[in-house]
Amino acid sequence: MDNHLYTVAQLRAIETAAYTGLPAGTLMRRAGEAAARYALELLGDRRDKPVLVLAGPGNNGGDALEAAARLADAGVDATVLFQPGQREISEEAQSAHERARAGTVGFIDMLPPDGDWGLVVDGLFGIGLARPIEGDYREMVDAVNAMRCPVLALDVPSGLDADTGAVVGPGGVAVRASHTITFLGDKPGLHTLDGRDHAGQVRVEMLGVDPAQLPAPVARRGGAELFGHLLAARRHNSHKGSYGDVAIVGGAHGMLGAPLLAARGALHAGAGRVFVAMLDAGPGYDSVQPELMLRQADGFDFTGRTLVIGPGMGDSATAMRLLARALDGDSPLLIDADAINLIGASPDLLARLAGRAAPSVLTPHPLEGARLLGMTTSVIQADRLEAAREMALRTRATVILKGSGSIVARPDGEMVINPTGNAGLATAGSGDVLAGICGALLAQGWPAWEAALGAAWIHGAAADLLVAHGIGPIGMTAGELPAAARAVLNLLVAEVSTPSGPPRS
Ligand SMILES: NC(=O)C1=CN([C@@H]2O[C@H](COP(=O)(O)OP(=O)(O)OC[C@H]3O[C@@H](n4cnc5c(N)ncnc54)[C@H](O)[C@@H]3O)[C@@H](O)[C@H]2O)[C@@H](O)CC1
Ligand SMILES: [K+]
Repeated sequence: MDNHLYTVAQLRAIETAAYTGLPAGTLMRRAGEAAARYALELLGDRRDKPVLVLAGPGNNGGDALEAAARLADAGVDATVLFQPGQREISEEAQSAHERARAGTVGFIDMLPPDGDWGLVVDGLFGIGLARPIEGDYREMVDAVNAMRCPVLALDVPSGLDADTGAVVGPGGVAVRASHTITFLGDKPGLHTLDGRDHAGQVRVEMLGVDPAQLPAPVARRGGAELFGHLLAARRHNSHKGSYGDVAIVGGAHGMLGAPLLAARGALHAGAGRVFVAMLDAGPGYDSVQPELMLRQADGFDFTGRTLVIGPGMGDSATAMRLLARALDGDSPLLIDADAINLIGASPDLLARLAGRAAPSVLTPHPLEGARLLGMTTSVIQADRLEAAREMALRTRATVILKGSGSIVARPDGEMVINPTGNAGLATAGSGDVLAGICGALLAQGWPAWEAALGAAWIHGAAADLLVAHGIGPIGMTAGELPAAARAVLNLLVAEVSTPSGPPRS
């Protein structure tokens, strides 16, 4: 499946299985051919421009040498900077080296200061990277990152951990590619944490391996097809009661904006009625969104309502009491922000959450996730997939671990990396809007898993839509997201409602 993501350990097993029965060097040859094809595609009508190929000490370097030979065969002026290191290179890489030397490929020992390249091919390190990039290799990476031309990374941008998306450190560097062609299977590290910034656009090349032979993936890449079966056109004969009630519970003194943003998110994602149950006395109504019904949290009846609890809620005794009541009830629950912190600090609340039968979704950012697991943020970020899986396991809830490439995880270990969104979401209040959108989908009867997948995807796509219209990423505000999310949702519904078929990812 093209949305499957594999760990390095799995890829090594796939590679070993794939090699059985194939003449030596076949996979490297196929990788080099595919890379050269992609390079030619990226060059387009600039094929007269020289291409710089960086080849490192392992088989990633072998792929690069193969690609260089193919590019030269196609008439491209290909120049290789080959840095083999101390160890002997593999036989396959050696053959690729000989092939490149036999043709018209040019070889250089150091980068010229004034190179005017049409494309750089990064074949320094792939999944065999074992430590931070230093010395000459580091200089090469720094030089490539200072160039303005497109950069095609082979398998993985050199310096990036293919499992986690972290730049391998301490003090490491990684190539910032505009495009990555990745072999045998896609990798989670290309899609989360630093991965999106370094990998650019990712193409998967199976090298002739039958997808049916592949193992179960560690995670999948998100797409609208994962929740598309729940998108439905609205019936004419329906009313506000048909689309559920959402109540946002939060808004302690001085923090009233957060629940209002969540409420606007819920309203624009189609909830029938949206209440804001404030801990603070607060305003009587929201003048920007007078459709919202503002109430006092104390004494507010949770029955029959989907609850979004936590935005701006604080950590008072009242907040704790409301959270305990929500956890003990049977309303679908979206737990965000301060409510996550309270659960992280209380084994009793955690036990209540884990014991719930009704749908529960948690939306921690890395710091809230760290509090929940009793770890530091850097430990969470060092392996976001593992952290999200652990949170889902401990809470028995569906978890959206936010950040670049949000991870959606559920207690049985199923995980999806959300592909939408951009840096514009790194702004105060965007998480509140996500919570509101997810609450609205729960209120419309979506199961927790699909509601989480849908909310993460729609929220990110809303930000992408805003950027496409010049609104962000710089200066995008959370208050602009709800209307954009509404547009995305209606587009998705229109796509499934037309005869042309299911939504595209
Ligand atoms: N074996 C196969 O079946 C295939 C492998 N392929 C390519 O081979 C790559 C994996 O090859 P390798 O396992 O040789 O790994 P790499 O090519 O990623 O590099 C490993 C080599 O680099 C050295 N090294 C690791 N970190 C270093 C650092 N920071 N500084 C200096 N040297 C360092 C290691 O000692 C080793 O010699 C894949 O990413 C892919 O590009 C493809 O050709 C497809 C098929
Ligand atoms: K690489």
